[in-house]
Amino acid sequence: MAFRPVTHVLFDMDGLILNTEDLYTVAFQNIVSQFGKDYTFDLKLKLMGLQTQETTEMIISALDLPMTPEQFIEESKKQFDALFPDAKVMPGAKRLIEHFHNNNVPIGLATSSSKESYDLKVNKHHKELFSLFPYKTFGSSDPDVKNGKPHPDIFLVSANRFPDKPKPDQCLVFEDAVNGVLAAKAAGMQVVMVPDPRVPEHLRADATLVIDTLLDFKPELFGLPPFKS
Ligand SMILES: O=c1[nH]cc([C@@H]2O[C@H](COP(=O)(O)O)[C@@H](O)[C@H]2O)c(=O)[nH]1
Ligand SMILES: [Mg+2]
Repeated sequence: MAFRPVTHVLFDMDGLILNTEDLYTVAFQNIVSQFGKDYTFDLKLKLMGLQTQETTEMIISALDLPMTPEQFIEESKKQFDALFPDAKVMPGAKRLIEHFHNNNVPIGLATSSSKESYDLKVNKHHKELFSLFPYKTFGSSDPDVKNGKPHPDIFLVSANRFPDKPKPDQCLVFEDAVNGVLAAKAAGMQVVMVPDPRVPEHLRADATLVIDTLLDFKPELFGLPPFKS
């Protein structure tokens, strides 16, 4: 497969830069365990990358939980408050973000999380790393993002926040989620997928490139400055 050179890079956050996908699994399992239910990976696959309201409604209906969306969100908040501040950086994320920053490659954050959720995940331990993103889009709380992933809105809005407004084919997206890969593709962008190892092969097919961790990424494949060592 031929890769096309790009000039701008957009990063997803949850499960890509931070290990918060593992923390969502713990949080939601803790809630549904009260009712003897399982937050299966199959269900999680469908929700990853969607906006908060959508994920809430899908979990309640898929697991037939005796809770209102408001109750589920309230319980989630308690779980998130306990878990998210200790989120860890995924392998290779810091190295790659710093590499782009040091080589003047414009980077943006395109997360489906709300600003509130971002603050909980980032402010305690990762402020410095995320300060390297001058442009950030929070899909669950940004009025410009009408439809969540797998719709293309978040990536188109994010690309437009760069002052020189790159075209979609000048942008490269990094994503862990199937819905995120579909969103990037729908936006007309190339997308590097760094999936959870449990994501089945057929759901990786839309990615331009699939790698195990960000440590494996070679920027020169997309016309970006290579690592020196
Ligand atoms: O197990 C889950 N993972 C992820 C999500 C959703 O996915 C978003 C993370 O998306 P992204 O990777 O685009 O930041 C979260 O804000 C949340 O709404 C979820 O509900 N449940
Ligand atoms: Mg993600």
